[in-house]
Order: sequence, then structure tokens, then C-alpha cells
Amino acid sequence: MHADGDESVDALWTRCRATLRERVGTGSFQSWISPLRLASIEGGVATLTVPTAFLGSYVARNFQEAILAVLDEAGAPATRLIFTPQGRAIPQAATALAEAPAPAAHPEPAAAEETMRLDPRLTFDRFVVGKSNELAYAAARRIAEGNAVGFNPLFLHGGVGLGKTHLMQAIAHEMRARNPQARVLYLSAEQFMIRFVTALRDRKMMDFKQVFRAVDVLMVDDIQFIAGKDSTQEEFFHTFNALVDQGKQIVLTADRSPVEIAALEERVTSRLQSGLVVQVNPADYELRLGVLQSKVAVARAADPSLRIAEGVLDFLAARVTSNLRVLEGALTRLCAQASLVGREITLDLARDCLGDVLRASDRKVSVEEIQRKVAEHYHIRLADLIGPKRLRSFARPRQVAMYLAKTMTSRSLPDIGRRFGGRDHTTIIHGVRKIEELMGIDSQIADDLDLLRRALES
Ligand SMILES: Nc1ncnc2c1ncn2[C@@H]1O[C@H](COP(=O)(O)OP(=O)(O)OP(=O)(O)O)[C@@H](O)[C@H]1O
Repeated sequence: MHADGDESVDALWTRCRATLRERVGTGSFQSWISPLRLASIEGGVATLTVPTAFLGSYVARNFQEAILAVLDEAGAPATRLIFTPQGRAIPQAATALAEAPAPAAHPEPAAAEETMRLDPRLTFDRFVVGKSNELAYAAARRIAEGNAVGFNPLFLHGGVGLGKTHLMQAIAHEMRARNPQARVLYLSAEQFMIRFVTALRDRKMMDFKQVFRAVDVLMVDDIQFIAGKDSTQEEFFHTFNALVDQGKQIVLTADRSPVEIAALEERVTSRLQSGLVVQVNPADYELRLGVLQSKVAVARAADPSLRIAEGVLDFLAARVTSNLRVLEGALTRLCAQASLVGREITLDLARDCLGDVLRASDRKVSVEEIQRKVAEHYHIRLADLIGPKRLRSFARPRQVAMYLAKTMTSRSLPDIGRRFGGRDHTTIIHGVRKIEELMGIDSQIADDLDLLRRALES
């Protein structure tokens, strides 16, 4: 039974598809089964064409049994499925680009350059390694060295100002230095969306696909931005699959792990998780001090008259703990002030000049404090907020408290779960997502959150 010129295979597959849709559900069907086409069924082997090898391997892992059962019921039993990639969405264009010998002969490098705008300071040389970022650093280094790394994508996640962008840009610098011909495309998820929307508007989707599918390394910063943006997510998913199928490396960053990003389609989440997921943790004292020393060395190279009294860097490293961007900003401010007045940077000058930063850093919110404030705000007992009762009047405040704990502290999900009566981390994720969802549609919740946040920060 062959597809070419044989209507019966198509008819058979149409029947099977209808049953499969019922069995696997519409969402999974649309994502995974709908792109398949039955090419032939012979000698107990059913051959299905798939748009990408990834899709084939995912279907083989997750839906093989269901497909074999449905074929059997439809009167065409098979014992084995074979998936053959049908070719990519734009195989000709992508291949031509990838093989073009002279970069100037096609439009891709210019477009990539335009998006790159790398910060020359964000190199590996200037990245200080500590316990909290050593795994992320090692993975980034491996990719930058250009050897096969065995994980794709590299997904870096962590709070703000912890060095994720720095590492990504360092990969780009290093790869360009090692191989100026390498097509390394670095952009934020927002830029990805803007370029996608512009291409749609200007009917230049082929150009868009050519640019993105011809790169050697694609790096997208703050990928959580595409959550809830359906068409952008869809396009990103296809770009991702096409690149992985070609063996091209992808590096992504986000402010949280793939499973914690709400409003991402399940197939996208599973794709993001399929490589190496590394958390970049808040910097400890030693790393903070190391970063300060490295920044001072750079500042001294530019201004040899810079003088810093003993103890100032230790003081800053101990007191400014929120993130490395704030720490770096504090040092820059201090250096600017000292150079203006032509003075040495002393502890007194640091205290005077950085009063606001120091006060903000002193203010650390604990999960327990959040729970107390939330219970107070909703007039319920702390025991009910934390306890097992599922009444709406307890459950909603509990979710609000979970959300605040996740967004206002650096505690991990399992840790927060433990502090909420030993709940599992998935319950915390559910609570956080629920509040994120409600925030946009329920002004009362939005007001409550605003009020609580202010109270906790004051
Ligand atoms: N380990 C490090 N060594 C030296 N500088 C660092 C390190 N980590 C962060 N920095 C500096 O801190 C600043 C903030 O880092 P970066 O922008 O990479 O953070 P991020 O994790 O991408 O944050 P966001 O999610 O807000 O974009 C940068 O100036 C960066 O150079």
C-alpha cells in the first residue's frame, strides 16, 4: 500500500487521524499527530513522513502504541513504525544559505550583525567564577570552544542580574574570535518577536526563516517573554526544531526554569527541557568580592589614580547582596563620586554615597514574613494559610502568599513548598501560575498584591 497514486493510504490515515484525535486529545493531536502523513504500510511496517526528525522521535516515544493500535483497529495492522523526515519547511533556501561560501553573497550576516550589538565588556575574561555559577560557566565555555557538547539547548535560568546575559555574550565573543565565519545570532526574545511580526507584516517570512535557520548558534535571552504569545511561540518552536535537526547549538536564558514559565505550550516546555537546564544561583560573599575586585582592576586600568581604602570592597560585598548588577552599579557610582571630588574611596564615603542602596539591601523579606502579612491582610489565621484546608477563603490567600514567596525571595520551589506545610513544588508552581493568570483579569487580586508588596518592602 503506497501513498503515491494510491488513495487508500490517505483514506486509511484520515480514518486513523479521527480516532487518534479522540484518543490523545486535541492539543497533543495538533502538535504531534497532525503533521504526520502515512506514506506506506507494507510487511507490517508503517512508514510515516514527519516534518522534522525531532517530531518523529517524540512521536515514537510518546504515541507509537496509540498509532499501532489505531492502525490495527482500522484493519491495517503493523508491528513497527518508521518515521522519515519529509524535508524541512524551506529546505532549499536553508541549505543554500548554509552552504554559501561567501557570506557577502546572501543577506543573513548583515541581519545577524544588526541584532547582535554585543557589549565588548561581557567576555569570559571578565566573568568571575564561583560556586553559584560554575556549572553555567563550564557549559558556556564548552559551547564556545566549538566542540560537540552533547546537550542542546543549554538553558540558563536564575534571578535578575546574576550573569546570564554576560555568559551568553561571552559565548558569542569567543566563537567569533575563534571562527569569524561562524554565524552566531544573539538576540532577546522580544527582538525575536519583533522580527517575526515585522516579517509577517511585510510578507517576508521566507527571509525571516532563512536568517534564523542558517545560523550555527542561536542565542535567545529572556525566553519567558514569548509565553502567552501564541504565534511567536509557534514560530520559535519550528525554528528550534529545524536548528536542532541540523545539529546547530541553541542557548537560552530565562528568569525561571522551563516548567515554571506559565502559558508556554507543553510541547515548547518539553523542548526547552530536552537539553541541559542550569540554574544560576545568587552570588555568595566570595563571588561578590571577586566581581568587585575584577571591576576595580578594570577601572584602575582606565584611571590609575583611583584609590580605595582597605575594607571598602569587603563592606560592599557583605552589604549589597541583592544581585551583581546592583553591586556593580554601587561601585560605579562610588568611583564616579570619588573621581569628581578627587578623594580616596573610604568607608564613610561609601556609607554617605550609597545610603539608598544599602537600605534597600538591608531589607530582606522572608517567607514567614510574607505568610504573616498575607494572613493579616485577608483576616485569616496563619495556621489556615499554611494548613491543608481547601476552602476558597484559605486557598486563594495561600496562592497569593506562594506567589509573593516565589517573586520576593530567592527561595527554591521545594524550599517554599516545605514552608507551606510540606507541599510539593508542583503545588507551588500551580499557585504561582494561578495568581499570574488572575493578576491580569481580577483587579482585586492585582490591588491586593500591590498593597502587600509595598507593605513588605517598606
Ligand atoms: N560572574 C560575574 N563576573 C563578573 N561580572 C558579572 C558576573 N555576573 C554578573 N556580572 C555583571 O553583572 C551585571 C548583570 O549581569 P547580567 O546582565 O548578565 O545578568 P542577567 O542574569 O542576564 O540578568 P537579567 O535577567 O536581568 O538580564 C553585568 O554587568 C555583568 O557583567
